[in-house]
Amino acid sequence: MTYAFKQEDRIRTVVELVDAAKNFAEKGWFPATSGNLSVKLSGEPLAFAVTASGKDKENLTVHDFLVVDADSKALEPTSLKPSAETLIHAEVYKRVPNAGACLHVHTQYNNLISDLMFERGRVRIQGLELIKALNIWEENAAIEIPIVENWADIPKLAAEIGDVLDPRVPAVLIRNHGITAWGENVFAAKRHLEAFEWMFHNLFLKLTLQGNALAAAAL
Ligand SMILES: CSCCC(=O)C(=O)COP(=O)(O)O
Ligand SMILES: [Zn+2]
Repeated sequence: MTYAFKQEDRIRTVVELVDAAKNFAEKGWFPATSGNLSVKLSGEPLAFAVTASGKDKENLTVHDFLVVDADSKALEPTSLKPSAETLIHAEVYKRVPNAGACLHVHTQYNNLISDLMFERGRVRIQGLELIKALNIWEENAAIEIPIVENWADIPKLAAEIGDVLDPRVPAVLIRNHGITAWGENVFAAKRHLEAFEWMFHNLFLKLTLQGNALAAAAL
């Protein structure tokens, strides 16, 4: 198989991921080595650079990435092991041809919302200005972010993510685990991830205030 990508593009885009990771680390979005990041280098056949498993994502360097194929197999000799969740990234690239970067983080708000809304199968968000960060510009737009069970079997988890994802809404929540968000490049994927995290925080505060208001009304 011939994988056609330029080394200069690989270096440039991995540096973009390292910079994004520094920003996320400052926000505390990589607790306990969690999270993984990738950037697509070639679509057909699929090749992408992904973080090695178990690395401290708060201190990533360009040397913590390896290039893999659609089956999570390294395309060059390396001692690095790809992220345990590499197949999820591969599934996103297969299902969403214009996805160029894919980001996964574990945060408090995405975990809390994924569990609170799990029985509904999705999180509905409507009318927030930050929906425009997803390039959705309708008046009073509504989006639904799918939620999947946190299967330990990663091929099963990846397949389910592929089945439920909506290419218009560039993220899926994994229950009590984290979010996987993507975009056409690192810049767009970061913008999307930040918008989702802000919207989950906002929703959590809204639900908390509503709960407090109900409790206060019952006094
Ligand atoms: C310590 S977090 C458990 C694994 C996980 O969910 C994650 O995001 C990090 O896994 P990786 O193999 O990419 O380091
Ligand atoms: Zn994870």
